[in-house]
Amino acid sequence: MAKVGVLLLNLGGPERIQDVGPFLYNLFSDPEIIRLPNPALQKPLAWLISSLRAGKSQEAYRSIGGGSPLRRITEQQARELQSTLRQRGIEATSYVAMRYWHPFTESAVADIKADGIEEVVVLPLYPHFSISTSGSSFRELQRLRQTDPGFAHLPIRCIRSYYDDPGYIGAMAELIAREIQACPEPATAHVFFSAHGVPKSYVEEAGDPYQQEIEACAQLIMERLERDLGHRNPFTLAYQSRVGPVEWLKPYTDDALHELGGQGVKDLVVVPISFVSEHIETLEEIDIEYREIATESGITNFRRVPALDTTPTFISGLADLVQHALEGPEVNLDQAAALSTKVKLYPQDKWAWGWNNSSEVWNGRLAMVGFSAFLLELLSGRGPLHALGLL
Ligand SMILES: C=CC1=C(C)c2cc3[nH]c(cc4nc(cc5[nH]c(cc1n2)c(C)c5CCC(=O)O)C(CCC(=O)O)=C4C)c(C)c3C=C
Ligand SMILES: [Fe+2]
Repeated sequence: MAKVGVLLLNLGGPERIQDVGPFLYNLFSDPEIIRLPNPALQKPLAWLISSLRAGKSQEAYRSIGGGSPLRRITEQQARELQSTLRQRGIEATSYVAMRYWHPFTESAVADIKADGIEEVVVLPLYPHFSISTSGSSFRELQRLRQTDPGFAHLPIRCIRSYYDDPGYIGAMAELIAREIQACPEPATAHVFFSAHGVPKSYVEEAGDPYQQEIEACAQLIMERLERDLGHRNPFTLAYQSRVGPVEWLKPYTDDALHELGGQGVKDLVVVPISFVSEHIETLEEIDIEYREIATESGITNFRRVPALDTTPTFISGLADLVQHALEGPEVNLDQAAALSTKVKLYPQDKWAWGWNNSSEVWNGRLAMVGFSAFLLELLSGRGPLHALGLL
């Protein structure tokens, strides 16, 4: 049997406070995270946004112990998946490829080559596909395959998403049921799915299937809760973690919490639906910020469902996915990253009068030119604003 490598993809997180700035810079340098019409502006803008955000982010990481637990948990998931596969007679080795922090994708690929792996299964630790997460990691791997013949020749089987996989759905339902049962009145507890958001334009203009996969997933989990565990509870789906001034998927988690509190909901079972590991968005944003908002809104019992981490049914579900991928055809990175309804990736170029998409595009472009000139002047110390004594 060929030597199999299972490459687990995740986002990565800063392990120490001093890593926060460079981690944010890597994240905002990614065109799949901020989509600009002009690639030359990507790095200056990444530098500016990461510098502006670093203080707030550092404070959040400090409140959860000074760094992200994502690497530790992902490596533990990788070890447990490897041993489950070996118990099933599949001689696989697992590798972790983070997109924006250590261990970076390049180093995972270097390890795969050094170990003489003969075929690769790519498994994102994101059950739902988004351009900004799995899509970005698939593209990074594609870049590495294009420049490295030693990696390019390996047969590859990519798992695009598994939001509807029975193993994953069952593991989620199991954890949610435990929290429902711990409520004083389990039958009326409100199940609250909080998914990481993405800008609305990703879905409506670029054709990101993320929202559709999240909605279908929440529905499947509720059906499983009823069918196998006898829980028929009301539920809400909302989106958290928005960044920047543009509109993100709605309803926003904070607004939805206010609304449920106003409706008199007392018992809330909060499900971090797009995350399979504990990290800053579960430990800080949900456990601290949203708990506070919920309490202020009158919700008296706020129970957060733990992330899947190394829950045995989840790991065994991942092993099933790998096993099925190995039995099936090769699925390359382009196929895995393809968007079925690509509407519009970059804004239109044609000028049109009036308050329309074209004028917004051109306003944005002019603002970018102005911003770049300002940045250049700030860095060089020379220019019209200095001449006028304004800088
Ligand atoms: C399903 C998961 C995720 C989606 C979708 C996603 C999109 C997305 N994220 C940002 C901006 C930030 N994300 C940050 C951290 C972070 N995000 C995810 C997951 C998804 N992101 C993870 C797993 C992490 C790592 C958390 C950790 O423990 O370190 C951050 C940094 C933290 C902060 O400052 O808030 C930012 C910023 C955008 C813009 C985006 C979609 C376009
Ligand atoms: Fe994020």
